[in-house]
Amino acid sequence: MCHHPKPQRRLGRWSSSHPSHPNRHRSQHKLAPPPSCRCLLQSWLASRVVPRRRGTYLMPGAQRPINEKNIRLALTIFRACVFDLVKALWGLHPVRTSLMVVLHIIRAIFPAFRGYSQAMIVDELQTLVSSGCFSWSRFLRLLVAEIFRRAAETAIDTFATSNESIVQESAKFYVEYQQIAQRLCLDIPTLADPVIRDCLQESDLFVRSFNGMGSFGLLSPFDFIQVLGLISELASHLLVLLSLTGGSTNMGALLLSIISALFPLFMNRCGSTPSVPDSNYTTEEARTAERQERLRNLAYNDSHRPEVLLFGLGPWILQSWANARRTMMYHDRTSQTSQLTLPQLLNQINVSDLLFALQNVPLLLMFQSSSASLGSLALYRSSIQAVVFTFGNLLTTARMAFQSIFLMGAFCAAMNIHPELEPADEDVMSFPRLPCGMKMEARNLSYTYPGSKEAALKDVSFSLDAGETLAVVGCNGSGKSTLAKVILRIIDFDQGGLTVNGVDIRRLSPAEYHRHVTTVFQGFSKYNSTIRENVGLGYVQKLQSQSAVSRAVHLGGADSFVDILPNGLRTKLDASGYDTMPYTSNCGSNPGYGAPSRQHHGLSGGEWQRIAISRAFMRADRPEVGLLLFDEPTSSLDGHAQNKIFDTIEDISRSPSGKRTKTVIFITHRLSTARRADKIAMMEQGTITEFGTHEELMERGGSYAALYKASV
Ligand SMILES: Nc1ncnc2c1ncn2[C@@H]1O[C@H](COP(=O)(O)OP(=O)(O)OP(=O)(O)O)[C@@H](O)[C@H]1O
Repeated sequence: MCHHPKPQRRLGRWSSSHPSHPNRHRSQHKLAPPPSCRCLLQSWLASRVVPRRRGTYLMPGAQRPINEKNIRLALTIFRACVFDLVKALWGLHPVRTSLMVVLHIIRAIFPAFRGYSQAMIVDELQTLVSSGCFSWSRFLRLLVAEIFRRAAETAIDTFATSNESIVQESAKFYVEYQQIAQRLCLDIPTLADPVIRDCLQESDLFVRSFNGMGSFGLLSPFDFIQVLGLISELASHLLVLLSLTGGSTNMGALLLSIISALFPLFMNRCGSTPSVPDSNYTTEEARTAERQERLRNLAYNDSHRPEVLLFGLGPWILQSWANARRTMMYHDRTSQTSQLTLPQLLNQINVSDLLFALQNVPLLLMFQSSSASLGSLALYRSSIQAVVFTFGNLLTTARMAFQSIFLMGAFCAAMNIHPELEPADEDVMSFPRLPCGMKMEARNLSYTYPGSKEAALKDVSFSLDAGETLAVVGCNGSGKSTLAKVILRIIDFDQGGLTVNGVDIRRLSPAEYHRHVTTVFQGFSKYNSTIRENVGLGYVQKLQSQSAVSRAVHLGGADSFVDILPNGLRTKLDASGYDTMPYTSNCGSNPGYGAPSRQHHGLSGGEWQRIAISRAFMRADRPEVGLLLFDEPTSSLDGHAQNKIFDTIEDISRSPSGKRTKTVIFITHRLSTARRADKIAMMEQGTITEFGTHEELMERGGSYAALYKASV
């Protein structure tokens, strides 16, 4: 089980607003969710509620107990989405899928046929041994029929398997595609919601279940066909048994026999504890299980290796993992032995064995009849065993199918999550581009991170004309990066307003707005990829253009080290920063060949920063880009390199005639750089306390002046 600190149900635009975010109600009126979606989401969430524990939910992927409440919820989910999903998947290959179902049912009755045909051969052999009236022609006919039956079975199996893999692969592609497409749409505030995270996690489990039966022990929608197949198999074995024991006189004995054969199965089912103990975990135990996993990851994950070695964390990790593991082992053991139920007791004293004799009653009756033969006796025994085995499989499969309805519900609910920052269709406005950069006006912006008590932004107000340069300065934790994220529409704000080129930023589609900005984040991304890709991703349309990437690399000052690398832009970078392999190894005289997967190169902090700046420069001079925002872009660069970068930014933000065409905002701790800006915003404790030119702020003699004097 997991504990959500505040169960929030704002799945995108569907739900009620977060209590600590008064402005979030703004999206409520926009689009009423289809009732089936709302009902689907509520049912999925309700299936995870742990009874009598407010705010506690089952861990994502945990088994839902089969009880009346969950059966009702499963039915609701089934009605809301399963039919549509199966229809969509069926539509990918209607003929092949129909064929798959038919073949599945046909293949399910093969074992019964097999048993019957083999019994007939045994009977013929028995006739050969016991009496003289043996017919070679009949025996050969049976043998040839058996060979044909087997050949046909193999041919059908081969065709069915290849047909099934085509259907499954397309279905897997379909759901994976949907899932990735949806995932890429979701913004950070949406993904911060714990309910959405759990929903996506269960949805992911569902998608992975398409890897086949062996993957996670889950069922994909097509595997519901398994249930049909097992029912047919069971029916075929029962028919064989009926035909063997024949006549209503033996019916009672047959029923008795089947019940006694199935009795151990029932005992096992009733007496056993669930195979997945997650659903029994208390919050504390769930935390311990999570801690155990985290420590295990710490031991295995190479990216932590340097610190693990340096700080000598090995023994601590091992000890802590062992403690967590022991706690979990103790829990698993006690949960298995704590309650000895009657079925468990009966199971343990093996009552079922005592009933074994009952299975043979029809055999005795058959012996008395003239129809008894060696083949029919062997067929009887194998059919009884097949009934038990198939029935057991059917129970397991039905249980898995029951669980998979909830995962399917999570998938369908996840596909309907609306990104929180995306405006409603009727509110959305197109971005009004200005030729001289981006005009911006913030009024009383406030923002508190989810789960935080203290606001990161409080009443932030400023205005910036198109083409102006703004430096944001202030101490650590004063809210500079948070303000940058709000301006970049990575996160929303709770109160206040922000207009861009005169339009409320909330009415702009984030994807559309992002086409008009470029940035270097404080914690920029480092990709385990080539330099070309690391830079080119700044403007994917030009990723393949050698000249565009080279130009950006030059503007970012990264050419100084890229040019001397043996593979230049094709050099594969190692983002972890320590696992560097020398270029000379495996390459010989031709660095283009050898073992490419081991050719990766580490970079210094400053070099990585130049790569990130180059990435931002990939699109910085595009005419549609009106805002360049840099969050401490040169923190790892030396003074000379830093000045060069700011000169480049200055050049890019002007047209050839010298007219400003871009607005520039940069966050910096170097006040000597800040003074280059047209305006400076001094941030303290989440708010802008001073705003003006360097000269104005120095004259004022406030916090900025004090900081400036201290820094120079
Ligand atoms: N993801 C987050 N969740 C909760 N609180 C956060 C998060 N990110 C930042 N904060 C908090 O918000 C406040 C402002 O952080 P922010 O990163 O904006 O500061 P900053 O001025 O950029 O600092 P620095 O100069 O160190 O980069 C800090 O108190 C910080 O602890």
